[in-house]
Amino acid sequence: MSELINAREERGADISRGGPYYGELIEQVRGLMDRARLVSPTDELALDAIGILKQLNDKLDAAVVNEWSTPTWTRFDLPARGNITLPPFMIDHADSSGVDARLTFRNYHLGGNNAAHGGQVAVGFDDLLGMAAAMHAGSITRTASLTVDYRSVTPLNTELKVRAWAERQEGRKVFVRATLHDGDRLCAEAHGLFIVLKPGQA
Ligand SMILES: CCCCCCCCCCCCCCCC(=O)SCCNC(=O)CCNC(=O)[C@H](O)C(C)(C)COP(=O)(O)OP(=O)(O)OC[C@H]1O[C@@H](n2cnc3c(N)ncnc32)[C@H](O)[C@@H]1OP(=O)(O)O
Repeated sequence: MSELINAREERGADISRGGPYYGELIEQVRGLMDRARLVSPTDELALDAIGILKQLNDKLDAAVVNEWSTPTWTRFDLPARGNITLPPFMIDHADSSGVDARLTFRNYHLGGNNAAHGGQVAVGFDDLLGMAAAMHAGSITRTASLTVDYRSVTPLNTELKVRAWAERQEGRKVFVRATLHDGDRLCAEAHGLFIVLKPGQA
């Protein structure tokens, strides 16, 4: 984790971006998303919520910045860097040999039958494989190919373990693998190809 923060700080990353309440703000938004996934509101509740959310969105509009200025590039101290589009994970260890993380799919990530949506599992793998590739290559990479094998059901609201690592690098090509476990049980595994971007590559 500290190696990850150091690697980012060397590139000017600032873990105070967004301020001391940013993590709790994102947690409240995640709580909203969890409820929105399962709520079946009365008309009165729906109208009430719409009014509150409209007001809130108007307030937040005043603080919207471009993608490179958001805290989600730099907040390695927060679950999933505070990025609400990712399932929340905490990094336990990250260096050139690989990334170990604890990840929890929540109600928002429901596919069906109390299990995580397969696409959400792929989202988690994509980010953590990208991190493993970047730590290995010492440079930001982009997903060229990602394959996920779903081995058993992935539960919600359970802390799961992810291990992601680079198997080898050939020039700009970083070949990566990852596993997702619930205790000893393998839920899913992935392999992918990430490409180191050329300077200035769009
Ligand atoms: C720094 C330290 C701290 C870091 C701490 C950072 C932490 C922060 C973590 C954030 C983690 C975010 C992780 C999410 C990452 C996304 O989700 S990225 C978004 C999804 N991906 C995309 O949109 C990619 C779209 N595709 C492209 O942009 C381009 O096709 C690519 C992937 C950049 C490659 O294009 P290119 O640069 O022109 O390279 P190209 O010459 O085509 O290919 C290079 C080589 O790869 C091969 N290749 C390319 N694509 C494929 C393929 N699909 N299958 C097989 N081979 C392929 C080519 O054949 C070629 O092989 P060689 O001829 O060299 O042997």
